[in-house]
Order: sequence, then structure tokens, then C-alpha cells
Amino acid sequence: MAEIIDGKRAGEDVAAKVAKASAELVDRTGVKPGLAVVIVGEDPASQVYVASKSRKARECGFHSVQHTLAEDTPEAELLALIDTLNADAAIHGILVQLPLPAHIDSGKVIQAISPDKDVDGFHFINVGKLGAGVLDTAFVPCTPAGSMLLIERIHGRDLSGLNAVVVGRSNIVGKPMANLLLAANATVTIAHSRTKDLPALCRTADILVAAVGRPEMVKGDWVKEGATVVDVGINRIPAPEKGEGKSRLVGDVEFASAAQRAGAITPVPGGVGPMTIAMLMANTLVSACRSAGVEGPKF
Ligand SMILES: Nc1nc(=O)c2c([nH]1)NC[C@@H]1CN(c3ccc(C(=O)N[C@@H](CCC(=O)O)C(=O)O)cc3)C=[N+]21
Repeated sequence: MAEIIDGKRAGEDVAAKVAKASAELVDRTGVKPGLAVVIVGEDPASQVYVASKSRKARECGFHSVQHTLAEDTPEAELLALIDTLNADAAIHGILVQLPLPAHIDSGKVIQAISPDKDVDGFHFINVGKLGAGVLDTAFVPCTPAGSMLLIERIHGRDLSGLNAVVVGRSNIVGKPMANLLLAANATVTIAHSRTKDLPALCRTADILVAAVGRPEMVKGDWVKEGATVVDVGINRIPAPEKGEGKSRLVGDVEFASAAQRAGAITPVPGGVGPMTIAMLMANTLVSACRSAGVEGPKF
């Protein structure tokens, strides 16, 4: 049976380090890290995530503001809010919760965020730095950054000689994840819906990252014996066994069968999700340290 990687615990470790550094930053410079989270519309799942980000920010001793805009907010109004936050010296990180309503061009909105406050790491400047391996000043997207810290717990920082397969090629997880694995010297393959014989490819992976958004798509017999499996998926599926109308969270990996073969595996919930939120705090702290001109902690 695989070791179950405790992402909740790892996320708490990161948050404790952030909280300590945040208090030191305030003491030394008077600068308090500030995070602005913007949400447009009333999607209940998004509301839950945004609330937990704001809560975690307060736990870290941050200045935390949340802007909740109506579903029908015009794009220009959202862009104007971003301009205001870009110019606000008390704000070091801006997160616009995705997805945005269909009438808003999310690409335009993301590129309007100052790259220096882009704690999601989605601005082209940060995407480019990651692609070029300039990691010291890049903001790295939170989910891949958190996944790397979980992988580090098993393999250390140097992944030389290890084969990594990333299933999924999204801009928010698959592509940045592949770049981080490559920067750590892994041999990386990105697989996707057009990949031939995906199960066979996955069986070559010492590190298998599933980020496709399809519930339990990766089966146990796709997993190489002893591999490290990182499940990025968070899918809510019906759970009639729990009662009428009930649901449960599953990942992109069929956990029970994969855990039989893996050496280590992240669960859902309690794996990558809590690390994502923790890395958002880490990125915000780093941004505040930069703005105060002091060296922050490394994560
Ligand atoms: N600009 C932007 N940046 C994001 O980082 C972003 C986003 N938009 N839009 C939505 C997704 C989703 N996301 C999650 C973060 C943590 C958990 C998390 O902590 N999940 C818990 C379970 C939560 C539950 O029970 O529902 C866990 O996996 O243990 C989940 C999902 C960040 N996202």
C-alpha cells in the first residue's frame, strides 16, 4: 500500500512559515502583506474556495480584501477595479477567481493584472519567466508549485533520472507543472486527449501527475509499481450511497486501485487542494517582501 501524502499537513507547514515571515516583515518594515481576491458571480463552489482563501490570508496575518461583483458586471468595470488594485500600495497580490462569466474576456483580465502582483502566475511575463527557467523572480502558478513541494517530500529537489508524465496540458496546471518538473531535472512527457496508448505511457512514469478534470480517469493498472502519483483533479460526483442528492469529491485518479501500486499518492480531498491555497499565501508574502526590498523565505 502506498504512502498517502498529507497535503493538508504540508499546507499547514507552509502557512506557518508564511505567518512567521509575515509577522517579521511587519516588525522590520511596517509592510503587511495584502491579498485582494476578486470574484464575479455567485457560483457556490467558487464562493467556497474564495472564502477559504480569504480565511487563510487572515490566519497568515495578511491584510485581506474580497471584492464580490455581480454576475452581469461589465468587463470594463472589472478592468477598472484591477487598475485600482494595481495602484494600491497596500495590495501585493491580486487573484481573480476563474472561471469568469462568458461575457468577460478572461485573457484580457489576467493580462491587466500587474505582473508584480500576479500571485496566480498567469500573466505572460510570469509564464515566460517560468518557460525560460528564470524561477527566482517568477510567480509560479499555485497548484503546480504546491504539487512540486509534495513531490519534494518524496524525492527531494533533484529529480534527475526520473520519468515524469503529466496528463493534461492546461495553462494553469499541465504546462507549468511540466516546466517545473523539467527545471528539477526530470525527464518530462506531457500527455493529453490525443495521446496514443495513454495507459502504457503512464506506466513509464516514476512521477505521474493527473490534471485533466475527468473523475477517476487514471486507473490503478496505469500506475507503475512504486510510482509517486499526484492527483490534481477535484471533481464533485453524485454519491447516492450517502443518501438522496448527496455528493462526494474525487480526483482524476481512481484512488483505491492506484494506491495498491503507487509508492506514494496524494488523496482528494486533502492533497493538492490545500497546497494550492498555501502557495497563494507564499506568493503573496514573497511579493510583499519584494515590494519592501527585503529577502523573503524560500519555499
Ligand atoms: N484565479 C484562480 N486561481 C485559483 O487557484 C483557482 C481559481 N482561480 N479558480 C478555482 C480553482 C480551484 N482552486 C482550489 C483550491 C483549493 C482547493 C481545496 O483546498 N480543496 C480541498 C477540498 C475543498 C472541498 O471540500 O470542497 C481539498 O482538496 O482538500 C480546491 C480548489 C483554486 N482555483
